[in-house]
Amino acid sequence: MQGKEADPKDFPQLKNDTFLRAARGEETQHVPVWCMRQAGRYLPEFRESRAGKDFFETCRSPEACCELTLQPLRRFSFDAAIIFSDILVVPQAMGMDVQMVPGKGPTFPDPLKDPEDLQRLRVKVDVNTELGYVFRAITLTRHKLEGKVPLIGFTGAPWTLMSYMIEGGGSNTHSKAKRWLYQHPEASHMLLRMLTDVIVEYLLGQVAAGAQALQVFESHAGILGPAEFKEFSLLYLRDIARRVKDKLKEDGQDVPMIVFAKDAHYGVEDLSQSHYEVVGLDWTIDPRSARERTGGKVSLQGNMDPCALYAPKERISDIVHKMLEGFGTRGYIANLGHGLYPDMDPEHVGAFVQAVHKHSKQMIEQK
Ligand SMILES: Cc1c2[nH]c(c1CCC(=O)O)Cc1[nH]c(c(CCC(=O)O)c1C)Cc1[nH]c(c(CCC(=O)O)c1C)Cc1[nH]c(c(C)c1CCC(=O)O)C2
Repeated sequence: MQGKEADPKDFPQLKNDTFLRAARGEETQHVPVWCMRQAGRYLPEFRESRAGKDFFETCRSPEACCELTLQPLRRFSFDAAIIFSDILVVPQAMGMDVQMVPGKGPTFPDPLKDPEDLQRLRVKVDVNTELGYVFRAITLTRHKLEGKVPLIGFTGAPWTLMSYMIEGGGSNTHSKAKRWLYQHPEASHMLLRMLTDVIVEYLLGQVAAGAQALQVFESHAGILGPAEFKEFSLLYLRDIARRVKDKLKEDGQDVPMIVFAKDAHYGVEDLSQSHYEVVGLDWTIDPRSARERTGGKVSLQGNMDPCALYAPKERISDIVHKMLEGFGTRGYIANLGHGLYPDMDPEHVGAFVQAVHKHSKQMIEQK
């Protein structure tokens, strides 16, 4: 891509750094807030933009990704934007076919069945060639954001991606993927290492393109027990943060990283000592106990039950107030405990954002 929009340098100056400050545990005037899946089907304008278009085709268009990323910010005063993309672009970059089937979700027509199938994957993935479209979307969006709020880049974590590549799509038991862990531990580690290598390069490419923070989604953490989590997830989450941080440091850069390991209660202490500045939490963890267990070592993000958005607006405001009291206003980024659902009322999302800003401002002023 040519021209100014594609130039990663010369980005507009950031006007609202509340999210970045909170990620680093610094003081802020209000608690920052954003929502996972804030660019999504609950917005009529999102449904209109996406109508009749293939999901991954949309992901490959920098202009479409930019527009979808900006849509929620036109409605709500979110303190961060997250680039519209998907975690499954990484398996695609490694040579796998993935389709988004309406009504069914992501589908791999030819998933990995046996360790021999690892030979089907690209040995060396050139992220600039395979995922350059994501980098171009990030650069374009960073310009079009005009410094309003920081832009978050993201990736799926190795175990979550491995489980999709073996299951071939969504699953309740994830038994095909877990079978690998017990029957083929060595091949599992080989695949997790291959994914880790691509993910590290992918995250560094996103930063070079203009991402100002990075979130790693371990959405399938909760189907592992504590021992399997340590061996097949945590090890790689740590390796990713360490390698990305080391490289960024060499270049004099410092980009906050968030780890979101859904349903991994038992992993919260370990996750707080894994080189990430922020630990994202799902709604099944009590805010106060999460603070105690992470001992002020990291900032926390989350964790309102997304379904609380079905409550009347006044009730949402009360729930937000309690959540803020539980986490405290320092080193805290408000969010939901998982993504927004398509049937959620945008007005209630707005009420959530407003409640976070209003209550947290009052709490900080009263300190
Ligand atoms: C597991 C996972 C996926 N994708 C993602 C995860 C990790 C987060 C999580 O745990 O939910 C990550 C993701 N996917 C999407 C984003 C965009 C940024 C944002 O958060 O706003 C992000 C961060 C867009 C999307 N990715 C998808 C949508 C909805 C489909 C569409 O727009 O047509 C969006 C907005 C599709 C998708 N992609 C995936 C699923 C399970 C689905 C839903 C399928 C369905 O419900 O039909 C895989």
